[in-house]
Order: sequence, then C-alpha cells, then structure tokens
Amino acid sequence: LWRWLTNKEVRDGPKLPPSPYGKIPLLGHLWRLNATKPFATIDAWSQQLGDVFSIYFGTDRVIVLSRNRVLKEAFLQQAANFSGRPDLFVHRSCWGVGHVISEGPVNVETRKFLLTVMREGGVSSGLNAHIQTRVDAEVGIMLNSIDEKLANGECDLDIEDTTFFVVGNVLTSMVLGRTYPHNSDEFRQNSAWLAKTTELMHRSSALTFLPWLRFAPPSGFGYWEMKRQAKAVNQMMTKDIENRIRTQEYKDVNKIDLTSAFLRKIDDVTQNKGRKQEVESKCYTTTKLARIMTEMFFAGIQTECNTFGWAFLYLIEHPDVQEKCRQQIWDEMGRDRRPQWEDRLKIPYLEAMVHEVQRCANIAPFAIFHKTFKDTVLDGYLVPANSMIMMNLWSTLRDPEYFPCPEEFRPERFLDEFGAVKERLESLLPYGIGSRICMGESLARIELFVIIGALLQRYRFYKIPGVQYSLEQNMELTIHAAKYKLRVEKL
Ligand code: HEM
Repeated sequence: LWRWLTNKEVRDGPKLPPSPYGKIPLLGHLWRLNATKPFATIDAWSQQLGDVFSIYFGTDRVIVLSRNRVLKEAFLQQAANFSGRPDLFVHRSCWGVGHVISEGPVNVETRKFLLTVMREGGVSSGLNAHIQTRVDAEVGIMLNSIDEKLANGECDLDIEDTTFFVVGNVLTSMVLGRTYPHNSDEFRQNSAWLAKTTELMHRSSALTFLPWLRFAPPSGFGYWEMKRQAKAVNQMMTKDIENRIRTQEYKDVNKIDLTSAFLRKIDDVTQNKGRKQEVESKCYTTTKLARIMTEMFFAGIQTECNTFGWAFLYLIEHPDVQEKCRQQIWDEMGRDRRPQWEDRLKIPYLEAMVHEVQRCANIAPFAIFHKTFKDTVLDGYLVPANSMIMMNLWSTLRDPEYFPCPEEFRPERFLDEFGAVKERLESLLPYGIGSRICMGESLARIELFVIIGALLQRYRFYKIPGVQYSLEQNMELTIHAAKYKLRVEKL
C-alpha cells in the first residue's frame, strides 16, 4: 500500500512507449519518415527514444522494437503473444489471406505442415540430396550460359538476372515440382510479373495505413493495377491446381512438391471431415493453396536475387575480399569441384562474407509487421493487445555493441581466432527471429553460399571502367541496390 501511495508508476501501471514529436491528424508520423530511407528515420528515433518506442502511421499506433535484447524478449520469450499479423489492407484486399498474413491456430497448423513438406523437399533440414541436386544442376546451367556469353564476347553481366533463373527454378521445383528451360518465354513472363508486383507493392505501401489513398487520382498509387495483377496471378495458380485435380497426378506420393503435398492433405482432411477439427478445414483449401503458392514465389525470389545484387556490388567494391574468398575455395576445393553446403567448414571465409553481405545490405529492415494478442509489458512499457509491432532489423544489424564500426564491410568480424565462423552469431537476424522467422532461411543460406562460391571459383568480377557504382541503400519494398552490370573474366 505504501508503495502504491508513494510511487506514481506503481499506481498508474506501466506507460505506453514514448513517441517522437510531430504527430499530426490523419498522417500521424508518416510525414516525418524519409521517403527513400525510412530506416534512417527509424534508426534516429530509436537512438533518441530507446529500444521500445511508438509511432503513428496514419491513425495506427506502431510499436517499434530494436536490437537483440528486446527482440529476444518479445519474439522468443513472449513468442506466442508477438506472433500475430495485423490486418495489412493491401495484402489482404489484393492477394487474400494465404500464409504470410494468417495468424493464430490456422497459421501454426499451416506453418508446421509447410515446413514439414519443405524439409522432405530438403529446404529446412539444412541439407537434403533432392534440393542440393536441384541447386547444383541449376548452377551448372548458369555457369554454362555465362561461359557461352563470354565466348560470344559479352563480358558484362547483370547478376540479378543471372541468378534469377537458378533461384526461380529451385523454387519452382520446390513449389510446383517442375522446372523451366532458362530462357523460356514462361520463365521470362514470371520474371516480369514478379518485377511488376514488387514495383506496385512498393508504390502502394502507404495504403497499408492510409487505405483511402486508393481513390486518389490518377492511379490510386498503383492499387487498382495491383488488384488486377493479383487476380491474374491467382487465376494462373488456380488453373495449375485445377489441372492437377483433373489429372489426379498429385496423388502419387513420390511427388514431394508443395502443391501436390497440399492437395493430398486437402483430400485427407475432406475424407476425415467430422472427425477433424475446424482449424484443419480452414487451413487446407484450394483457395488458400493458390495464395500460398504465390507467396512462396514472391517471398523467395526477389529477396534472394536482391541479395545476390548486393553481394557482387560489395565484392567489386572490395576486390581484396573477393580474392580472399576465391583463394580459400581454390586451396580447399581446387578449381573444378564446386563448393557445396557441406564444405562450409573448410571455406569459412565465404560463409562469413555472405553473413556480412546480409548484415550490410539489410534488405528487409522492418521484416513483416507483427501484432500482439494480449496486453503485455516489454522493457518496462505497456504494449497493449492488438498493437502493430515493427521489428527494427535495420538498427539491430548495425548495433555497434555487436558489430563494431557497423558501416564497414568486414567479413572477418564473423570469424574467430582460428579462422572458423563464430558459433554464436548474436544479433545477426536478417531472417527475423522467433515463431514467424523466415520459412526459406535454410534454402536461402544454401543458395547464397553455393551460387556465390561457384561464381567466385570460376570468374573474377570487376567494375566496368567509366561506370559509377553506388552502395546507396534505398527502399523499394526491400532495400535494393541500383541496377548495375559488372565485368566478368573467366579464370
Ligand atoms: C535472402 C533471402 C531472404 C531474406 C533476407 C528473408 C527475410 C525474411 C524476413 C525478415 C521475414 C519476416 C519474418 C517475420 O515477420 O518475423 C520473412 C518471412 C518469410 N519468408 Fe523470407 N527471406 C528470404 C528468403 C526466403 C525464401 C527463399 C523463401 C521461400 C522459400 C521465403 C519465405 C518466407 C515466408 C513464407 C515468410 C513468412 C513466414 C510467416 O509468416 O510465418 N523467404 N523472410
């Protein structure tokens, strides 16, 4: 009682996290965000207000969480409470609720199922013969096509385009159980819809908080075009599903692709209706499957190709790092045996370099918004139920406590005194953390390692003389490097 009488904080309970100045009606703090570098504004606020603060995007309060300690407390220790997703208007109204914005028991069930299938398909278990073979085959095709270009006198390469075919085909094989010839029209069309969708999603991002802007002339920030695009993509996926149902080929249990496995699961759930819980009948529908198929392509391809773009930009900016990676590969593997994922202990410098690229490029600086289910206290502040939560990965991956001189590109920071990759990579969280962590993390890590390793083993990459390159980071849905080409020399 004495404490209650004398201590205002005990009397009033925990307070909401502090906010920066400049909140105005309708827009909240949105007008204060740097348009191309919102992460810089968020970083400045987190330095000023601490690791937990709140801002208003339109009329929505968003609680921003920064740095390792707070992210762990929220997303590991209070994982269940912080695992919701808010109702993201653009995503829901254009693409529908697939997996990414689902939450609660439906999300838990679908995630478990998808990860199991992906493990069987090899994605999440780290290493699996099936996926390794697929990646290896695609890398071989990529290298041959670069050799062919070089033989024809084409020595300047767009690395994102080049890696798109590998990443795209591995994902197509995992999701649909087939691959495309690298230069096929269908593949090119898919590349075009992905690029267009990325651009439209970026253009319409403010609509998440200000949905009425969709009526703004001339094009409603691209909203209506995106709705049309989403409908077309959905029809494409639905047609694929219908074809499979017509031919019944998905019933073959040897087909381990995600779509076939999901259709078999739908059959199971339908046959066992009555006995099965409500959750399962909500998870396993063809509508949901079509959305999940789209989400997988969208979440997987752009993020990885973007990372390849950054990796080679850093490598031509830091030829010494490129040389060191190559030398270690040559010393350990020779010039012909391509580095595989299981070789990473022998060539730790390559793995450290990939970590450093992901840390510096920081392509998903705010991850995907989360939501709390119930009131809680975090770092002494009240976080109410249904709060929108922003994971500030930007400041976390640049935290000088874990990454001294964070602006420097220095793969050595991840190596111990014996030259091995450090065991605990605290605060390196490019894929997020907790129960909604990226589902493609293992696949992405394997591909980044194997593809960059194969390219460095066979070629040297340079700046094209006279061309200006820039490491400037701008937000284009993810943080994307300005488009560039580099010069390639076969070794
Ligand atoms: C360099 C590559 C990648 C990066 C940096 C990346 C990063 C992320 C991040 C930060 C999240 C949000 C996590 C959260 O909200 O807590 C996420 C979610 C997700 N990612 Fe990735 N990702 C990459 C590649 C992939 C790939 C290859 C796939 C597909 C196989 C994929 C599928 C997903 C899915 C499905 C989610 C949503 C998970 C959920 O809501 O439960 N990602 N990713």
